[in-house]
Order: sequence, then C-alpha cells, then structure tokens
Amino acid sequence: MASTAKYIGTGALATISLLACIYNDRAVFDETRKGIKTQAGWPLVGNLPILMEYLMRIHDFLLEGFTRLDDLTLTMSALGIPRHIGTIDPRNVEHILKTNFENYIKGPEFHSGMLDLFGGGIFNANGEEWKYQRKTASAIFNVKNFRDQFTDVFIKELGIMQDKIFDVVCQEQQVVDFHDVMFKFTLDSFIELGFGVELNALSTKGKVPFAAAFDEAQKNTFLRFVNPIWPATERILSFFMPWKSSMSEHLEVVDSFARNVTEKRRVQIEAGEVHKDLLSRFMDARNHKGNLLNNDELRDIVLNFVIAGRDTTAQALSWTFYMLMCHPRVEKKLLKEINQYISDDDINDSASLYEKTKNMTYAHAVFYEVLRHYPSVPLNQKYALNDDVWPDGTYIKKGDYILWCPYVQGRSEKVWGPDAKQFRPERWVTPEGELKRESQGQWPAFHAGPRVCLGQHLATLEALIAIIFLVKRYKFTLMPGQEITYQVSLTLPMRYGMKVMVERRDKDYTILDSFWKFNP
Ligand code: HEM
Repeated sequence: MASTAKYIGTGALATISLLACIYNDRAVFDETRKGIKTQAGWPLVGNLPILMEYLMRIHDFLLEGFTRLDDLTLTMSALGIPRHIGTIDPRNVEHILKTNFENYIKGPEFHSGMLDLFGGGIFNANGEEWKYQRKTASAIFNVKNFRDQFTDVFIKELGIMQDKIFDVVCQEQQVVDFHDVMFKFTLDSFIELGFGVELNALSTKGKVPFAAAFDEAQKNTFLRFVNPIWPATERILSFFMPWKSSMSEHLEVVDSFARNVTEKRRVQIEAGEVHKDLLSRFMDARNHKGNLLNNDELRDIVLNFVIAGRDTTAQALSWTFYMLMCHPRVEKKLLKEINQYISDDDINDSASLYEKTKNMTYAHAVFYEVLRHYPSVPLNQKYALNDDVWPDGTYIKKGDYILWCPYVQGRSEKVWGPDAKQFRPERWVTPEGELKRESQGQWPAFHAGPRVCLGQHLATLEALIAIIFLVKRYKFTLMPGQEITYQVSLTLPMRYGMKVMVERRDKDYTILDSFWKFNP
C-alpha cells in the first residue's frame, strides 16, 4: 500500500516537473503566441500570482508592462484566465471598434461575470438584443432635449448642491468629500432625466443605500474578470465573513431600487400621467423578439443606464477638480475663460449657458485632457469571433480575448509623445485657437464606432456646466495628508474619495487661514 502511494507520488512529481519544464513561463497547456511580445510568468501558473499581487493597481501594472516590453501590443498567460491580447496601438483600437467591429463582441466570460448586475442590458448585450436598446435610447439624446430640458435639470441640481452642501461647508469651515458630492449630483440629475424620479441624494446626509450597494456590486463584478474561481470565492467570503454584506445582498438592494422605479411609473401611467423620458420609451418599446419589455428587462435597462449616466461623469468631474487643484496654472486660465464667456446672469439661464458653453475651447480641452489621464472606462475587453490580422500585423485567433487600455494608452509616450504624462490641456488646442479632436483610436475615452458612447454629448454638457458653475463660485483646496488613487472597478472611481476645503471666490477673507488655526 505504502509503496503504491510512493509510486503515485513520484509519478505525479515527475509529471509536474516535466510540465513545468515545458510550460516554464506560462500557464499549463497554454500555447506560445508567435509574433506577439509576451510578458513572461511563472512555470505552470504564468502571470496569475503577479496579477493577484498588483490587482489593486492593475492599470499601472499594465502601463509598466507595456513600457518594459517597449511595444504597443502584448500578451500574457495566466492560469484559469483565457488568453488575452492587449493593445494600445491607435490603429488596432480603431480596427477593433470601427473597421472590423463585427468580429469583436462582448465575450462569454464578460457576459457571465456581468450577468448578475447588468443582466441583458445594453452594456452586456450583443447583436439584436443590443440593437433595439441602442435605437430606443438614441431618441432622447437630441439637441432639443439638451437645450431645453437637460441643462435646466443640471442647473437645478447645482443650485441644490450650492445651497445644501458647498455654501454650508464654506460657512461652517468643514471638510467635504468632493467625490461623494459629484456622485450625488450625477445620480440625482440622471435619475430625474432618465426615469422622472426625484431621489434627492444631494439633500441626504451620508451615502444613499442604493449607491453604496451599487458601488460594491460593481467592484465585485470587476474582480470576477481576474478571479477564475469567483463563484466559489464569493460563497466562501460570505460564509467566513458574515458581517460583511455579500454580493447577493448588494444585488438585492440595487434590484429593488430598479424595480421600484418601474413600478412607480406604472402607477403614474395608470393615473393618466404622460412621460417622455428614457423609461417611458423603453416601456413602450418592443424587444428583439417583438415583445413589450417585462419587469426583468426593465430592471436591466434602469441599472445599465445608471452606471452609464452616474458613475462615468461623477468620476470625470472628480478627476477634473483633482487636476485643477494640482495645476493652479490651468485653473487660473480656465477661470479666465469662464469669466470671459459667462456672466452671473448666464449661470441661471439654461439657453444662454448651453450656447456659450459650446464655444469654450479651453474648458473642453481641460475635460478631454482629464479623460486622457483618467478615462472613466480605463480597461475594456472583447472576444474575437473569427481569426483576424490587426493593422500592426498581430495575428488574432478565433476565441481570443482582446483588451484595449485607455488608461495606459493616455499615458504612453509612444502614443502621445515625450510629454504624455504631463497634464497639458493646450495639446487639444490648435495654433489658431480651435479645439482639436484626436482620432477615436488614439483617444477612445468614449469608445468608437457603432457602440460609441451614446451619452458623450450629454456627459460633456453636464460636466462643463458643473465645472463652469463650481470654478466660478468656489476655490477648492485638497485636504493634505490623503492618498488620491483609483479603486479598481469597471469604471475609475477614487478609492478613498477626495476631501477638500472650500472657499467662496466672492469673499474677501480666506477660510483656509482660519481653518488652519483650528487644525494646525
Ligand atoms: C464622462 C462621461 C462618460 C464617459 C467617459 C463614457 C464612456 C463610455 C464608454 C467607454 C463606453 C463603452 C463601454 C463598453 O461598452 O465597453 C460607453 C458606452 C455607453 N455610454 Fe457612456 N460615457 C460617459 C457618460 C455617459 C452618459 C452620461 C450616458 C447617458 C446615459 C452614457 C451612455 C452610454 C451608453 C448607453 C453606452 C452603451 C453604448 C452601446 O453599447 O451601444 N454615457 N460610454
């Protein structure tokens, strides 16, 4: 008996050693990919350990990888994770998203990890299921709505932000989490625009339960992409850490929020109310099978549009103010442009504000430069349906997962030149003073091609109006001693928020002086 066990043990060891010799830099049974620079890993497990080690700063880990291998396309193999080929080459990105977009879909791994939170909603859908959602939603993103309705809502919510938060913080010389305020602003604005619900997050102390659960659910969803055994891990975590809310508890909270939104609307419709927003369009629409949408489908629509409308813009605004606080030269130049274009009367006049904002070159340049450094979707993935050859000659096989990395791309000197890491909005302005747009392949902050962000003009308008309003009225200063970094998630939130001190620009005393007397 003992000798049988010994034979089995020796055989197993010999097999593992042999496999380790063959697969000495990659996951077991993974083939090498000729012609693609490869990040070498450990025998048998490939890059899995290093991925786990650097998970919480994955975007910088990838940036270091691309810089070290000195190439715009690379691959790595990791045990349990399908083969991924990553690129930051603008020509390849353009090819994947535009020229040959039909070959690249949201893959099965993406789909299953996202399913719990996003269901069959637009971010997780392919083919006809995606098409009907895109078409239905497109109808509300028109100039008339932008000019007449959206700007009004943004101004109203900014007024609440001013009265309930920033003016109070100024007066009471408190510190406030700017990131949290931006999330409340975009949540209130989008829930009202899209679904006709007044959530009043800006008037609520602390985090709204829906928002807290939604953030955690998104973080867990991202972690599923780098954890091949996530179903087991999530179950084990909830067993051993019962005091921590589990993924299913977070999902319950977001689920009931989304279902309440549609239920409320059904009651309103029965009472004879007429609505013409995103929700009403989807309630009247037919899905890809020709049926009216059921409650599950409507739940997915609501949640997909909340992530689209709330998170991305709140994050972009937060990173914008972080950059402004770190670059006083840019802030000064932006304030000059704002004061040149926008009078105090314009601030409350939607039509005038909308028209004037469109012509503010430097404000746009600041926003684009922020999205180059901090793209709200920092990393993205698709799945190749068929073999393909990218413009740089990379051979893609049917079934490969491909990645493009806007965070890495924006900071790459090979893509943006030697000053890539500098925050310099001037790069977006031509010598004639016109706004310069780079190709979508070079700057895919809003994606590109048929699946380009549907809300890019809405987001830009919302962000610019908020920037104008806030920069004109307040001077923000970073609370010292805090770490500002990103949270690894599907989008790019700030991991610990961003604490700021606030002064009104129209006051002739500085609150910061007195603040420091109390907090030396
Ligand atoms: C700064 C703000 C924003 C940024 C940077 C941004 C960026 C993006 C990106 C990168 C995608 C592609 C995601 C993917 O499928 O992989 C996307 C898709 C989308 N975005 Fe935005 N977005 C922003 C704001 C908004 C807003 C305010 C809305 C309003 C509803 C919106 C609606 C959408 C929709 C519906 C899609 C899916 C398009 C499709 O698959 O056909 N976005 N966005």
